[in-house]
Amino acid sequence: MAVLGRLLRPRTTALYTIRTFCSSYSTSSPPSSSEIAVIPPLPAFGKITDGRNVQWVFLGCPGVGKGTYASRLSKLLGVPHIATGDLVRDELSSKGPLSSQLAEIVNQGKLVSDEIIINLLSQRLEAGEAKGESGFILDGFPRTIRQAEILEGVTNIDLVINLKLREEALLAKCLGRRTCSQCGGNYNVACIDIKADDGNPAMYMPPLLPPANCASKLITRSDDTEEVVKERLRIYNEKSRPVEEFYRMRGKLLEFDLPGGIPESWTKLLQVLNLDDHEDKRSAAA
Ligand SMILES: Nc1ncnc2c1ncn2[C@@H]1O[C@H](COP(=O)(O)OP(=O)(O)O)[C@@H](O)[C@H]1O
Repeated sequence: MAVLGRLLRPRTTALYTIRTFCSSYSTSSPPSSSEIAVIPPLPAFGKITDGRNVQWVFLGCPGVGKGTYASRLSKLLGVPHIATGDLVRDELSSKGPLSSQLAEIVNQGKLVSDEIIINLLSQRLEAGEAKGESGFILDGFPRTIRQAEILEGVTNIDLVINLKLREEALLAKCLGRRTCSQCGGNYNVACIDIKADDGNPAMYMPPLLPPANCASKLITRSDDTEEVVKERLRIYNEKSRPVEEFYRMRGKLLEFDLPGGIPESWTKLLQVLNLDDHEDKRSAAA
């Protein structure tokens, strides 16, 4: 983490920083297919063997639920959940010098430049480092091959969890997202009920409704409109899908098909990560 914060820190300008990274790291060739590792059974969590906390990444299409599961795991493992989408929205609401430029990009469903996003992430990591944070779960970064190469060049990512959900559920889930403007709680009013056909199993994801005191304060993200979500899905396929292959080639990708709603999916995710016992201990200690 210290290394990541320091190396990602802008020196004179963000462009200079990016140029330094790219010339240093992007020339390294990916491992050949014979070097592809199978993810070993994961060790007892909290700490990785060298004493540092986990450094994990969540990949997946808009609406798949990266924020939900990354946030739960971060609480379980005691590491910060860092979502670059949140960093962008914080910058937007700060009305700083970048905000009008960012608003235009985000509201069209496009990606912010690698330079800007790395700057925002560096600042967040440094602030966390100063508070003694160690490890992280990244959500929404990296989203391009260039971002992945830069990250790979400055730190060791232990595991990349690729969340997957059937295409027809993604749009509905994005359109159903709501946030309480007062407490910041995240909810989803969409009810996904896909009947079994074409060989796929049926899938049911109930809505995650807000408690009564949040119900009248719900807001929708300005980029969660049908047109913009479709564009974000298109851009994911074009720019971010190759990042899955980048990590698959390095033996770090764990594919996880969401089986249904949150309780069912969370239980299965913990089993796959070998963390089910960890949660039992947590709840017993609480
Ligand atoms: N790593 C990134 N690179 C470029 N742009 C990003 C990145 N992370 C977030 N953004 C910008 O912030 C917006 C919102 O991100 P996020 O909340 O992660 O959305 P999503 O629901 O599509 O996963 C994105 O559409 C994009 O404009």
